[in-house]
Order: sequence, then C-alpha cells, then structure tokens
Amino acid sequence: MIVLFNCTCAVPTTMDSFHPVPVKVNPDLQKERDAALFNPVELTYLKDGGKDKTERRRRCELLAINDPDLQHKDISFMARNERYSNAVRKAVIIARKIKEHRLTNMEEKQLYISAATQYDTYGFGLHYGMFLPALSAQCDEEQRNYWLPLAENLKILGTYAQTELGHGTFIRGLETTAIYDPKTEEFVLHTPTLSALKWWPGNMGKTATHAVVLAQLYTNGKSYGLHPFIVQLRSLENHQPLPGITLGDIGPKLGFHSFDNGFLGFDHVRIPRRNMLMKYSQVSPDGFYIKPIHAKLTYSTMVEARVTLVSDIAYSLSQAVTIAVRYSAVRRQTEQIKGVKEPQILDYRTQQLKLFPYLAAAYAFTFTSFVITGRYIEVQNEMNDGNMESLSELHALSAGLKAFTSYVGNEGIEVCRLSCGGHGYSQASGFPELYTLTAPISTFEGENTVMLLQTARYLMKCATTAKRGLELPRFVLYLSQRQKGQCPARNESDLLDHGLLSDAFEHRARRLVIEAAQKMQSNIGKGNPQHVAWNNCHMYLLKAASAHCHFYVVQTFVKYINDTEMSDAVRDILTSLCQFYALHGIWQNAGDFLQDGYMNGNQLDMVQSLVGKLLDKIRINAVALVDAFDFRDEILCSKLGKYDGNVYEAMYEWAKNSPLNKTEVHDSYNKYLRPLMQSSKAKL
Ligand SMILES: CCCCCCCCCCCCCCCCC/C=C/C(=O)SCCNC(=O)CCNC(=O)[C@H](O)C(C)(C)COP(=O)(O)OP(=O)(O)OC[C@H]1O[C@@H](n2cnc3c(N)ncnc32)[C@H](O)[C@@H]1OP(=O)(O)O
Ligand SMILES: Cc1cc2nc3c(=O)[nH]c(=O)nc-3n(C[C@H](O)[C@H](O)[C@H](O)COP(=O)(O)OP(=O)(O)OC[C@H]3O[C@@H](n4cnc5c(N)ncnc54)[C@H](O)[C@@H]3O)c2cc1C
Repeated sequence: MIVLFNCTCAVPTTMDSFHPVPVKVNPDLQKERDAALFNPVELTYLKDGGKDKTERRRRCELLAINDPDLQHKDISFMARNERYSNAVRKAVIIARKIKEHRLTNMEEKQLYISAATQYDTYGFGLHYGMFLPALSAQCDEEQRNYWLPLAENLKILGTYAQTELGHGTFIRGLETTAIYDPKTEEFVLHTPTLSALKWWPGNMGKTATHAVVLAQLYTNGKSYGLHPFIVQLRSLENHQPLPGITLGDIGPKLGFHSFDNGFLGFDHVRIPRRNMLMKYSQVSPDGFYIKPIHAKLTYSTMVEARVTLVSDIAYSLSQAVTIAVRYSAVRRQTEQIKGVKEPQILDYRTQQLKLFPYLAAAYAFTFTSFVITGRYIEVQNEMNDGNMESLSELHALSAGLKAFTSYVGNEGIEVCRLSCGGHGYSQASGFPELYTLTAPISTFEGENTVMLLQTARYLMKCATTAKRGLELPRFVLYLSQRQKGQCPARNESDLLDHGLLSDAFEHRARRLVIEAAQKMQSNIGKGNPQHVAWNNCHMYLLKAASAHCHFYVVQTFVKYINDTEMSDAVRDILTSLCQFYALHGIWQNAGDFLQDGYMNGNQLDMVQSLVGKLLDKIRINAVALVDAFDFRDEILCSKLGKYDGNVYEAMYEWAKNSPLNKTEVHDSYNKYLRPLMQSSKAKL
C-alpha cells in the first residue's frame, strides 16, 4: 500500500519506539500515551516472544517498507486488472528480495511478505500457503526430492484445487475422477459434469502452472476415495493451458480483488502414475492400492491452514481495534456542557462497550494462537514418528477455534468500522480491505458451522468416553469431571478471580456438551436414524462446540498470565483485560449461566457492574494497549489509525489522490450533464 504521506514527516526510528517520530502528535493521542499505566513496549516484547524477536520483526518489516521497488499508488485507486498485475509484480520482487536479504528462516520470510503486501493479498499466497504445504505433507521421499526444489525455487507455481462448483464442504462428494490405467501407468483426470469443475482455488485463474488436485481415485475398477495428485496446468514455455485443460478466472468477488480465484476442467488428461502424492497411500504399477494408516491424512493440509488462520484472525482483529481506538481518542463529538470542548468519543461508555470486548479478544486470540500452534507442532512431530493418535484431537481443536475466532473476528472488524462513524466507510479507514480480506475466513478452509459441527462430533464421542470412565485427552479432560454445584461468588471481588471465571466457562461447556449428548441419545432413542438425530440436535451441538472453544480461549488467557514472566504493570493490565474478556462473555451469554442455576440474578448483577467498572481500567490504557500491537502506519494502511493521530490532514491528502480528482471537470460533464442542462427540451 501507499507510503507517501507517512514518510514525509518522519525522522529515523529509535530502538524502543518503532514509529518514526512525527513532527506533531495529535495532543489527544499524546495525552492518552502519557496517562497509560504501563509501558507498551514491554507488552510488545511479550507478544513477540522477547525483545530480540521484536527487533528482528521490525528489521524485516523495515526492509520491505523502505524498499522503493515495492512502492505503488494506493490499491484503493486501482481497478481489478491493475491490482492483479501489481500483486504479481510484487510477488516476483518479494521472491527476489527474500534471497537478496538472505531471509532464510520461515518466520522472517512471513514477516517480510506481510509487510510488503500489507492489506493486499500475496500474489503467490496459494503457492506458499497450500501448494507447498500439501507437497511437503503428501509427497514420499522421492517425490519430495523432485517437486520441492522446483516449487521452492519458483520454477513452477502452484495452487490447491479441491473445491468444485457443486461441492466444497462435502469433499467425499467431489466428482473429479482419477482413473488408473495400468497399460500406460497413468492416471486419467476427468471432469464428468459441470458441477465437477474445480471452482475457487486461489492463484489458479491466471497464475499457477501446477496444482495439487483432489480427485476420486479408481483403480482396478474400484473407488478408493479422495486422493491428491500433482497436475501441470499450463505450459512452462508460454503459459497456455495444456491440452485437455480448461482454465479461467471466476470473476470479481466481495474482496480479494488482486487474487485470481479460478475454475478448472479436465478432459481425460493423462498424468504419470507417480504424480499421485504417495506418502500415505500408493498405487503400484499394476494398479494395486495400498491404503493410508489413517483415513483422513489426505485432509492434513486443511488442518495446518486452520491452525494458521487463528493467528491471522488475531492479527486482523488487532489491526481493527488499533484503528478504532486511536481514532476514538482523537475524534470529538457532541458538546455536553455549553462552551466546553466536545468529548473524545472514546469517553462514551457505548463506544467502550463496542471496542473493549474486541480489544480483549484480540489479546485472547493472540495467546490462543501461540498454544494451538505449539500443539500443532507437537502433533506433527508425533505423526512424523508414525503416531496418529492425536490427529482427531487436533482436527477438532483447529476446526472449532478457526470457526470461533473468525466469527468473533469478523464481527469485531465490522463493529470497529461502525464505531468510526462515516469515516469508517471510507477506504481511507482501511476497514473495507481489512473486512473483505478477513470475511471469507468464516467460509474457506471449512465453513464455520460445518467446522463447529466437526468439533461437536468429537465432543460427543468424548462425552461417551467420559461416561464410561475412560481416559480423555488433556484439552477435554474437564468432561470427565463432575459438575460443580453453584458458582461460589459472594461478592464482586470473588468474581474477579481468574480461577473462578475459568471454572464458570468450564461448567458451561461441560453442561452444554452433556446436554447435547443427552439430546442426541434421546433422539436416537425415539427411533431416529443417526443423521436425523444429528440434524434435530444441531442447535445443541453448535452451542456445545462454541462453549467448548470459548472455555478454551478463557482458560488459555488465564494460563498465559499465570505462567508468563512480566512486570507488575503489564500483569495488572492483562489481568484486567482477561477479567473483562471473561465477565463480558458471561454477561453476553447470561442465559447459559442462569439456565441451570449455576449463577443467580445477584451474581449476574455483579458481573454487569464489574463489566462497567473494568471499562475505566481499560479506558486509561486503551491507546497503550493498541500501541503495543506495534503496527507501523505503512502496515496499518489507515488514515484513521495513524500513530500520530493527524487524521483529518491525512484524509484530505488521501482524497486529493482520488482518480476522479485528476481533472477539475470530468468527461461525463461534456458527455451527459452539459447536454442535459443546456438543452431547452431536455427529456429525462
Ligand atoms: C517464502 C516463503 C514464505 C511463506 C509465506 C507464506 C505466506 C502464506 C500466505 C497465505 C495467503 C493465503 C491466502 C488465502 C488462502 C485461502 C485459501 C483457501 C483454501 C481452501 O479453502 S481449500 C478447501 C478447504 N475445504 C474445506 O475445508 C472443506 C471442508 N470439509 C471437510 O473438511 C470435510 O469434508 C468434513 C470434515 C466437513 C467432513 O468430512 P468427511 O465427510 O470425510 O468426514 P465425516 O464427517 O464423515 O467424518 C469422518 C471422520 O473423519 C474425521 N475428520 C474429518 N476431517 C478430519 C481431519 N482433517 N483430520 C482428522 N480427522 C478428520 C471426523 O472427525 C470423523 O471422525 P470420526 O472419528 O468418525 O468421528
Ligand atoms: C475467498 C475464497 C478462497 C477460496 N480458496 C480456495 C482454494 O484455494 N482452494 C479450494 O479448493 N477452495 C477454495 N475455496 C472454497 C472454500 O473452501 C469453500 O467455499 C468452503 O469450504 C465452503 O464450502 P461450500 O462453498 O461448499 O459451502 P456450502 O457447504 O455449500 O455451505 C453453504 C451453507 O450450507 C451449510 N452446510 C453445508 N453442509 C452442512 C452440514 N453438513 N451441516 C450443516 N450445514 C451445512 C453451511 O453451514 C452454509 O451455511 C475458497 C473460497 C473462498 C470464498
């Protein structure tokens, strides 16, 4: 995104403050920073995993931000074709620069890419985000040695082609076929119907030369279900689609305008036998099929992607609250006392009630993303040793958390936009790009309702296991514990206890999981087949899965504060934020806590009163809390969320760049308006 305005008034950064020292900071924002009760830099270090890591991140970001080759006009002022072309141009430069800057570590590469692309999508997003992970996870040794160097060195560009026009969720129902022909030792890929066209894969419309294609495998006349194949789509000489392959862009979408999501059809396309990715299942030259050690290993690329999306949501939500909180500190509205300055909108309780729950959620999700990423790595290591025991647990956890956090994240970004009034609707705010980039996370990598139902399916099994007194994995161990009678809180100070708050969410999750399991049992008891009972119980199952994820996030937030070393000042504010996250969650879901008498009306009154009191504690630190996310202006890409708070100047400068302002009088005046207004017999 554009960097013109932000750089003009900058002097070099200091070590502790990453932000260029502006000529003048809006006094309202300065006042907020002066009043904060903790040093935001400390929290930045904590969030990044230490001062060294923060400095390394800042260095990577600066490499991209200061690079003249990566500059361009604001994408808001570009048409789709130009955006696509610009994204490809940048992707190519990024690849070259990563080498030049010798960024070898994956985290550094990601930081660099995210600073270089900012609010736009990355032109090789699917190549790095899914194609390479799919190859890494699904190729056998020999295939890895062949394909990975080609993909890593960008000799081929890939995508992940799973979804079809007729099926996205129900992947067992995908129609593309890969029929093995032992005579030639080839698979024949075919699209038998219109609904079998691959539809949606990113970077497929115009960019990719290859795809990992998910297709139904047939050999010796028998169907063996979905398997991954690597297929060349376009010529490496002239980029033309290869014979038998139909390719194109699916057209404009709500967002992702720089992305060429595509369609793909096969007309009996032959590929060598060894283009089936054979780490887990194989077809021998004579067509003999060897099945995988776990039936769902083909789905592993999606599990990895879902884990990553939890961090992405935390990042986007952090950006949204940074914009909205800073803007709310400098925006003044509605005189309260005649002649006295209008208050900062951040002082309105309603504004705080809009923003602070999402500020707290942004931190909660950041800490949750650390834990789930750690768990992913553990399970991955176990799987590399041939132990698949924890795959189901990881699937349930990642599917549920991806859905839970993206629901809240999308809602939060929209609430932040609304909280900025009219200016939130301008592209200058950054919200339209941020919202449309984040919105599809609720859909892709597994539609959210469907993902929560997958978590519920796992929880139902765990409830049965618990009932039988058998052992459960750690993250669902609470299901085997007895329900505690009533919430023991007698006064407000009891309700601030992290243990008590976590217990309340645990109680709610256990009750709702058990309730859903009972409803299922009674539905089946009435003679309903499993799938009918399941459908009848959707409302209980969804609630149970959501409550489980909510508990997981609260518990993770509490544990993070308990287990992490930090200064008293930072601990104090994170403690308030965590209390607020939990209490606000109880208040918003009061019915769940009252329904079985776990809490009573008096306790709920206290919860509500505490939510109000904690608003003050957060209010004084709100700007410092968003400063601690440490987004440079060039990354935030928002005129409302600028670090210096000089919002109106920035908006005016930005608007002047609108292509409509290129000429004083637009062409349409001479074409349409002038004839209309100057004709004596104008007909409308
Ligand atoms: C220089 C280098 C730098 C690197 C930088 C990197 C930069 C990266 C930038 C990235 C930018 C990316 C941009 C945007 C990307 C967007 C891309 C989007 C991609 C996609 O959307 S891909 C398509 C995703 N599709 C889906 O997710 C489909 C969802 N559907 C399903 O997953 C399944 O069909 C299902 C789970 C809903 C149902 O499956 P199925 O019918 O087979 O299963 P059942 O319901 O019958 O259950 C059977 C049992 O299987 C278990 N199960 C299901 N899934 C899994 C799994 N994944 N793992 C383990 N187990 C699984 C069920 O739980 C059942 O178990 P049970 O024991 O029988 O109960
Ligand atoms: C921006 C974007 C990028 C994408 N990129 C890729 C890509 O790179 N590669 C790729 O292969 N795909 C990609 N996809 C496709 C994406 O993965 C699918 O759209 C997604 O998995 C949802 O599937 P669907 O479209 O079939 O939704 P549907 O399943 O048709 O969902 C429609 C509705 O039906 C409901 N529903 C469906 N099944 C059930 C059920 N069993 N129980 C209850 N309710 C149900 C859902 O909850 C939803 O409300 C992308 C999609 C988007 C939007």
